[in-house]
Amino acid sequence: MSEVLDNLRILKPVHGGYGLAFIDGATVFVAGAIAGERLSAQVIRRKGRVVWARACAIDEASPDRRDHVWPQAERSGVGGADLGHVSLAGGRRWKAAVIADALERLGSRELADEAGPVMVHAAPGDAERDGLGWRTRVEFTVDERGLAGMHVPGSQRVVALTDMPLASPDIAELGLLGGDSPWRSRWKPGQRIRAWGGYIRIDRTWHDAAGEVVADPILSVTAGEDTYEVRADDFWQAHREGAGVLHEAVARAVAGRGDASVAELYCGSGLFTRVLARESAAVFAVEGAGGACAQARANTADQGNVEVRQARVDRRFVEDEIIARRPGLVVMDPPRTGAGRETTRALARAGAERIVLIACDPAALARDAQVLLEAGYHITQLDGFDLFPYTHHVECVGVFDRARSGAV
Ligand SMILES: C[S@@+](CC[C@H](N)C(=O)[O-])C[C@H]1O[C@@H](n2cnc3c(N)ncnc32)[C@H](O)[C@@H]1O
Repeated sequence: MSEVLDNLRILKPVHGGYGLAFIDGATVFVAGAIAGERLSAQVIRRKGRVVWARACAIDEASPDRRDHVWPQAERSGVGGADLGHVSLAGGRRWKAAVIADALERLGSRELADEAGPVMVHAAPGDAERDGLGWRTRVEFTVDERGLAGMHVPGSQRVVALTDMPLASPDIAELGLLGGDSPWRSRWKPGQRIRAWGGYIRIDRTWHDAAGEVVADPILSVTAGEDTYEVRADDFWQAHREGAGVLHEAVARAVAGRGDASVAELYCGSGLFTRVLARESAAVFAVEGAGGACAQARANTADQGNVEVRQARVDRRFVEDEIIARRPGLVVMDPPRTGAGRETTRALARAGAERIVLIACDPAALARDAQVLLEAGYHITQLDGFDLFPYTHHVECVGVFDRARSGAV
């Protein structure tokens, strides 16, 4: 029987989907908890004075608590819905608190004050669907019996799934889960499976829904008034409304500016590039992945004022290629780790009036935003978007200006 900690009081939510508690000089990160609750938790792991535990009996429940949206995940501990026990509105409050906490702890008091209270907005349609059926791409691992499942975080254990309520209906229709799955004869234990847009990738090979091999599937997706062709292997927002929500947020942040020169870093397949090309005279868009670069070029081919460059964005690249262009506006959507101190500092030296930073990790947001603050930028607007309901993940869009100005 593993150790149980009783009478824990959860002080606040922390990054990664845990509630924070202290007991007997130890810091405890509790999964399945909500701020304000008093509960008992089973110890999962200890490292010095830090303990990871899972709530097992709730003595005083938060009003934000709900029946878990995915009972199999709650029972087995598989990842993918670590806030499945929190109401949708409670989840957005949770994420707003985590963003504010990151801004202060990893940035500064000044940064948190400039940002003010952060709102996390729901994606269209989530309230009607109770926050389910949003995930358009899902990854599974095949267990030793040949069943599609997911890992328990921090372990090698794969739990075969019977359902995945966060997945969009087209994924459920592929019939990947359970012992009757027609796909079982096609994959082997240990293989990674990815599903997106009616295609299934087994290890590196894509198949259509009928099981035929497809070399390099390209999907047609829309966001706002724009349509994009995206390779199944490249980045695209996972939430069914995610690309549309961010397309609109970026359009709002750049509306009416009419910049002569715009730099877009980490442009992917060109989701924001089309918006920027409509609003400005010339866009220099940069992306590291060759396939996404080709799609960004194809997706903006009708616009005529876009140059897409395949390059790795780092301090050197910014110094060599961005600063001399003197962009009036920079838009950047780096990977989860953020642009990083060196790159962001160099970027600030390009002197853009406005920088729009899209970030999918509050810690990376706080680090990059602090660099911008130190370089003389101010936060004009910062919004969170709940593009990952029932998980701890959240997307943020920050608008930073050299001169102080009103909200966009
Ligand atoms: C979060 S995605 C954003 C893509 C696009 N804005 C979108 O929303 O579809 C980040 C992109 O940055 C690219 N990337 C990651 N690290 C990079 C680097 N150091 N230099 C250039 N591109 C990079 C990835 O290939 C990916 O396409």
